[in-house]
Amino acid sequence: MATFAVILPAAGQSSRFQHQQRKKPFADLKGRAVWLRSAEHFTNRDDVLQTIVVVSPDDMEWFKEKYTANLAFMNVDIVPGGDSRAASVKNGLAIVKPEVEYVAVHDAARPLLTKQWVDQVFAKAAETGAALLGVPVASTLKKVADERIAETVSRESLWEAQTPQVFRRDWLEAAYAKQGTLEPTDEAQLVEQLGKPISMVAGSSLNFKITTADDFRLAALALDALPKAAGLRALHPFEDEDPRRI
Ligand SMILES: Nc1ccn([C@@H]2O[C@H](COP(=O)(O)OP(=O)(O)OP(=O)(O)O)[C@@H](O)[C@H]2O)c(=O)n1
Ligand SMILES: C[C@](O)(CO)[C@H](O)COP(=O)(O)O
Repeated sequence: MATFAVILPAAGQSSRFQHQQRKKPFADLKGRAVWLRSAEHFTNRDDVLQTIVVVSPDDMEWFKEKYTANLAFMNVDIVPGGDSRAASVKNGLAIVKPEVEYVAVHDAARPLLTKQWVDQVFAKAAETGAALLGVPVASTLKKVADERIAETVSRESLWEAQTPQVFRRDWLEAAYAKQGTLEPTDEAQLVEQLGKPISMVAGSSLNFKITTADDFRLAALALDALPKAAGLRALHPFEDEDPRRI
């Protein structure tokens, strides 16, 4: 069985999230914090040997105090974040256990996953070395300058990258060694610099990232959609219902 560590970056400033008094990974999403809901998809998996949450140093003391029981019960490690996403993930990578073969990075701000989607992207990464979830771009894309359309960008072959993004550990470590001045917005961009094959696994628009207050409201509604699918799985455990087919 391939073994995985999961890094959950939760150390951003949530500057685009103007809705809650809390940063978005810590906002209460229908009874549980967003980061907890994201972590829960991994902490009970037999193939996940380690789960690491990355928290801003400014939030660290408060976070540890508030979530001591959760961190212990779920066996989640915690490291301080950095000034960029890449720095935060690198801090998590630095404590990955020696026996772990693959590293998955999943935005703490993406709580809406299903077991099937995680299974699929984990399996693809174990097969090819690297894989991530994504969805084809469905809308027309415009480049805008000074509030005016400058051009229409063809959406042909364009996909919106999501997470989990899953890599052979040695590939991700080699990618960071070659980071240079690149400030990537996702981990795949780093590994692309190695020229390694990275597979795109068709996911669902339900696995969206909570960035704004509207996303948070949508996530509360979408939660009700996902459990029904999960419920169907519970009723028919061998017919792994895929919400994309509802
Ligand atoms: N220095 C950083 C920046 C981002 N992230 C994490 O990366 C994920 C995706 O980043 P994003 O959605 O941009 O979160 P924020 O950076 O907090 O959002 P904003 O850009 O609105 O401040 C989030 O879980 C965020 O906490 C991180 O761990 N460390
Ligand atoms: C990793 C990611 O979710 C892929 O779309 C996205 O790049 C994260 O961006 P953020 O600015 O760190 O939210």
